[in-house]
Amino acid sequence: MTAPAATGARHAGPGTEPAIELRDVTRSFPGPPEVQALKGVNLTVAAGDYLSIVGPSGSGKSTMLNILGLLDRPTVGEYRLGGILTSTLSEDQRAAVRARQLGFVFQAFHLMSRRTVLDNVLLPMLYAGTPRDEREPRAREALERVGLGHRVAFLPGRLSGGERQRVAVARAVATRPRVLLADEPTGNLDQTTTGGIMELFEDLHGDGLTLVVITHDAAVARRARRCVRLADGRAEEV
Ligand SMILES: Nc1ncnc2c1ncn2[C@@H]1O[C@H](COP(=O)(O)OP(=O)(O)OP(=O)(O)O)[C@@H](O)[C@H]1O
Repeated sequence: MTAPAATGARHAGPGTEPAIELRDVTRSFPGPPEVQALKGVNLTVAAGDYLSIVGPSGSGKSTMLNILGLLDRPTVGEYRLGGILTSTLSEDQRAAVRARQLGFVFQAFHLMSRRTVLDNVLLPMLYAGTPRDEREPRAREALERVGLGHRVAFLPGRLSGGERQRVAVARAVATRPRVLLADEPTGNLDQTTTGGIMELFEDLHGDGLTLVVITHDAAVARRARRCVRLADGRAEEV
């Protein structure tokens, strides 16, 4: 078997389960009036693929991300993550799968402001069950990977927006997730810094990591290998 790359990405091989499979997923919010935020969505993301999800406001992007991130459940339909049928899992099991198999990057970075860059990257490894003696080497390696090896002792407030998002990416990949889920990762960044984050995502994709990026930015969406557009809760490959 191929050794995990420096980022901890898993490499897809022949016969590998899809990273993500949604089958006829509907998510309804009871009203009145009832809202069907997702309507019979089917989506397969192969291990190692790079997918963007676009769509106008209210089209269901956040609902989709919440389901993919095991923060919410489909009302109807099935979600398999790495072959695991997630509807059969208890809340504790879902939390464990979330911590071990998913990495999250958000628009607003969500770093702990009173903790160093290194501490920010270390924390999720605690929840992911990373062996204690592996945590710091992996955190430093992930920070090197995003070009911030010289900033480990900084507090996030002393970093630029682009650097903060790089810390968030390092935090997300240090646990060696199966899938990186990013929600408007460049929404708070200027064009140049956005380009840097996009290059980083492409590098991670090159290492074999599966990426799903939700974005309003058509230029960001085009950088992915595949793009799905949500419109009124329905998904269409574009
Ligand atoms: N908890 C909820 N209760 C009721 N309706 C909801 C809830 N969450 C989302 N919706 C509705 O579901 C639809 C899809 O919302 P969602 O937040 O997924 O859209 P979005 O594409 O992420 O929008 P935006 O780009 O503005 O964030 C909207 O009509 C929204 O009002």
